[in-house]
Amino acid sequence: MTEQPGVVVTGVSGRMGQMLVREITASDKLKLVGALERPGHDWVGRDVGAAMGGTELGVVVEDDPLEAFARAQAVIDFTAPAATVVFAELAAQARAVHVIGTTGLSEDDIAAIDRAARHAVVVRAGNMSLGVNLLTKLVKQVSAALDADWDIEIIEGHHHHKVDAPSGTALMLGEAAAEGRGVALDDVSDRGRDGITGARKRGDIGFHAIRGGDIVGEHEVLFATPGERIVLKHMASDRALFARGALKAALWGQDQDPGHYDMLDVLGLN
Ligand SMILES: NC(=O)c1ccc[n+]([C@@H]2O[C@H](COP(=O)([O-])OP(=O)(O)OC[C@H]3O[C@@H](n4cnc5c(N)ncnc54)[C@H](O)[C@@H]3O)[C@@H](O)[C@H]2O)c1
Ligand SMILES: O=C(O)C1=N[C@H](C(=O)O)CCC1
Repeated sequence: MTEQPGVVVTGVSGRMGQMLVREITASDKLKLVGALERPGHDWVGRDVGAAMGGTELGVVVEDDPLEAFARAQAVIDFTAPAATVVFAELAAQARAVHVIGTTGLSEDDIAAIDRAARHAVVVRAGNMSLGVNLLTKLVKQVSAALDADWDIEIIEGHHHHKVDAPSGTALMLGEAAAEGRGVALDDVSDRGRDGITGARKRGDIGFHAIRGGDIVGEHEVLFATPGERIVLKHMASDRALFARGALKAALWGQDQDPGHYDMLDVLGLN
């Protein structure tokens, strides 16, 4: 592994982008070698530390991913689907590990990322925390132990700026529940009921999204049958835990063969 792999953070002015810069500059295992924002953003051309309201870090925010990725061993990317698909191809060309936290990706987006992962390491997860990834294992186990007499509902809550629903985490938990039950999530997913919906269909997995204030991320998986309920819940109160997971993935990826990995691989939970 290169000593202190160099990282480019994309979407650097965003909630996660700034958190990543703080975690990387506090780390003795990785170093910040680039900070990227979209063309036209008023941070472009400024030192990223100063733009964040702190001391200068000697890294100027830029808007050309090709140039930035050429000096990176890892790209940590929490932006938006359209940007992430472009970054996947460019990171693969630069043979940089691409850590993707972006959610709301379509099937086509994921297929494009799969193509990039033939040439380089990609680690992608809708949630980078240890707690949520462990929860997916528990959900799969509980779901496998119960039959469809138990209704499964996934309730998630996030801050009022979030643009996608269900959250990436809710979809990970839904996939885990469906896998445990031996069904395809697409066949049983029931999202956001409204109006005269009819009675609940046996075997469906329901999704519900709350958006409000500054909720960092809360996820609840409810297993309900007449007479009893099981609730498995995760509450995040600090975005730093997502950033720390991403840093761990960037380091882990340095020693892997090309491929599309997730946080269960990174955490050794697969
Ligand atoms: N996987 C996880 O653990 C996890 C945790 C938190 C957030 N997220 C996801 O990360 C993404 C970002 O979340 P956020 O709260 O930081 O959002 P945000 O809106 O605060 O930040 C996104 C940033 O990306 C930038 N951006 C968009 N297009 C770009 C481009 N083409 N080039 C460079 N920069 C570009 C925006 O300007 C913005 O600064 C969302 O999809 C969110 O769901 C994932
Ligand atoms: O703030 C967000 O946006 C988050 N997105 C991820 C998701 O969609 O699950 C993880 C939690 C925070």
